[in-house]
Amino acid sequence: MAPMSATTPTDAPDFGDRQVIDAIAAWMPTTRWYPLKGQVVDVTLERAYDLGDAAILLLRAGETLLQVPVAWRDEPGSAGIAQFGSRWLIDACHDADAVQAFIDVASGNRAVEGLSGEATSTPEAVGEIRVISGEQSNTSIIGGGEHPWIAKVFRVVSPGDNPDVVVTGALTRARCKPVPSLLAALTATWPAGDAFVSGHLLAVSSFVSGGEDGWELFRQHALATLRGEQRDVPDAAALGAAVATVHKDLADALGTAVATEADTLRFITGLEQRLAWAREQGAGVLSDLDDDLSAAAARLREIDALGQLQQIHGDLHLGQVLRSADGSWALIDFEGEPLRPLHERMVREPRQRDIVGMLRSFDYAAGSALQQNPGGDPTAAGDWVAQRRAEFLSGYADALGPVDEQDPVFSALLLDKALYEVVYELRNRPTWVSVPLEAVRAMVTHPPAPPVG
Ligand SMILES: Nc1ncnc2c1ncn2[C@@H]1O[C@H](COP(=O)(O)OP(=O)(O)O)[C@@H](O)[C@H]1O
Ligand SMILES: O=P(O)(O)O[C@H]1O[C@H](CO)[C@@H](O[C@H]2O[C@H](CO)[C@@H](O)[C@H](O)[C@H]2O)[C@H](O)[C@H]1O
Repeated sequence: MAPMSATTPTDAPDFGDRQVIDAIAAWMPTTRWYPLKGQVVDVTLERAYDLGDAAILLLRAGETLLQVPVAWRDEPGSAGIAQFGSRWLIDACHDADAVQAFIDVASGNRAVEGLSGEATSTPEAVGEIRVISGEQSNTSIIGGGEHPWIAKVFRVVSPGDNPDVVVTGALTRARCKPVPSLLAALTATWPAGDAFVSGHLLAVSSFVSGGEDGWELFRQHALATLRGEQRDVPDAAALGAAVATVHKDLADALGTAVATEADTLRFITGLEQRLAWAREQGAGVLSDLDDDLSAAAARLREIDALGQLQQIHGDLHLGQVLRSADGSWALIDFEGEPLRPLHERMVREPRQRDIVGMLRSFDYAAGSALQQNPGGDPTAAGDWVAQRRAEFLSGYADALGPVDEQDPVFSALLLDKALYEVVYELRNRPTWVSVPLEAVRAMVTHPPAPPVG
């Protein structure tokens, strides 16, 4: 453990003190981002990065390394974790002074042992901050003045490159229009056995002011349709074109490769493992589909060629797109699926993985609208999904070429995504599980016809 600075207030315990760690361990499961809800794990301090009256703590919770920025303050504000004597231990993501300190280090304007920053341009001074506290796996803080930025605090930290930094950085250098620029990033180094490892803690990007959440736009439209109300339909074709542009820029910036036989085999094995993982993790809701899932697993072996591979977004859904004030679509959050190990998220993949992510999301928007409006007509919901799907695919095709929905790779990825979602929902929002579960049921009980010839 790193020694704490002499500026730690004398009437507060050290950041690394066991009672501080215990208080944080008790608080974490109450947060949305905590990934180990319901699990009993030991929480220990791996490393503390000292910024005076604030610190970034890396806590080992079971197998997972979590980032928890904290600070000592006289008042808890809305971010109190625990009181120790006259001092409050707070969640530093909600404290402008602490956030400024983190930004200073990320911008290379302040040196802290074990931390390093890289900036393409210095983010504006923090000013008043706003913390996004919705359905997020990380914590995002909005700051800055005329040129606002958003700083994403990665809650799960792993050694290696976080694609949200590396991929967004490459797209920024390539001047990719549909992706907000990366301004700065923060990296930490910590001991692991006899060596030291590094991983990203924070990414600061330009903020899309007035951006409207794609998920809400489409979900509200689905809801209006079910209620027979008129509402402007968001432009799914333009969204398809934006995704195609990003795919093209990713290919240009980070390269492509035609899949070898070994790549194809690795891909199939990966899908088989994920299917087995989902069946195990989701046994409670998937067991009545046992035979159908076994048949689906067998069909994976029908995949004979993957085609071209490249870096993709990796977790594309409507919650990852914003409609800017000028009507154009912006893609955010290149971190990949939070339940997937970091080293798997930087491997080249078929572009179809992103496409099916978006198609699944249209299904979710209609599923969520039906949940909110249980009297709604499921056929109308199905038609709504089919229309958005067709528009999206035609916009994508116009920009980058057609998508073959009969391709076994496409069907396999669609099922893979829905199974991932079943596990995601069981862990995070159990009342939503029926949305992906019904999609899995439809896919495996009405599988695509085998390829001819
Ligand atoms: N560049 C941006 N401009 C405007 N809003 C953004 C930007 N990046 C993220 N957001 C907002 O922050 C939310 C969370 O960001 P995201 O990167 O998706 O985090 P997470 O990985 O935790 O889901 C998004 O849903 C969006 O509302
Ligand atoms: O945005 P994250 O990187 O945290 O992604 C995770 O959470 C998403 C939910 O917020 C989850 O997406 C699923 O729910 C969406 C509706 O809320 C829906 O539009 C997506 O299609 C569906 O997959 C995502 O899978 C998960 O990785």
